[in-house]
Amino acid sequence: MTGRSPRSVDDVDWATWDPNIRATLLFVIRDEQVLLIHKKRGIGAGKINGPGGKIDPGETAMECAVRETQEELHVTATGVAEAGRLWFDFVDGTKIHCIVFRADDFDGEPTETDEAVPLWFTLDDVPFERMWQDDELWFPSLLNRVPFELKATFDDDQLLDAQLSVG
Ligand SMILES: COc1nc(N)nc2c1ncn2[C@H]1C[C@H](O)[C@@H](COP(=O)(O)OP(=O)(O)OP(=O)(O)O)O1
Repeated sequence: MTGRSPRSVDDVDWATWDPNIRATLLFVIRDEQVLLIHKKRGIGAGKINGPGGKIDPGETAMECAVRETQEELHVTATGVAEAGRLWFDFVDGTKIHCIVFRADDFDGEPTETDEAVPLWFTLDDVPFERMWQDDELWFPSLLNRVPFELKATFDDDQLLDAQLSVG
């Protein structure tokens, strides 16, 4: 059938897939806890996620992740390293490529801003039921420092299908 919205990951032509949003996420993991945010606005408002956002022109993904964390929480992440990559294909045509970073520490005091409320969770109590549905699939790899790539299809905030590659 022509004109059908993609539903499964295999329905998407990833060879020609071109994201219209390039974004980042950053997770500070320290002392068996992870620093998350309650997102107040933008894509995923109302959910719990890591700080992050869209990459500005001329900016590297890591620079974006650090800047967004400064803007959203008023802290500067340190010991930052890439952890994985996410490809999100939405049925409405939104295509988000997201690079995920892990940080070992930060300078400053996590502070509520117009964009986010800082929240700490222990690693065995991450609130996946309040997060994007893909997160539970790749979070173990993030915690275990195993590189990961995930391709997923979404209808609005409903996960339709996902494929995870690790290692
Ligand atoms: C679809 O599944 C998603 N899962 C996860 N974990 N995170 C996602 C998903 N889709 C988007 N995101 C993240 C990636 C980015 O961190 C944000 C989107 O960026 P945002 O809209 O917050 O960008 P800003 O530059 O901060 O916003 P403005 O354009 O308002 O300045 O969501």
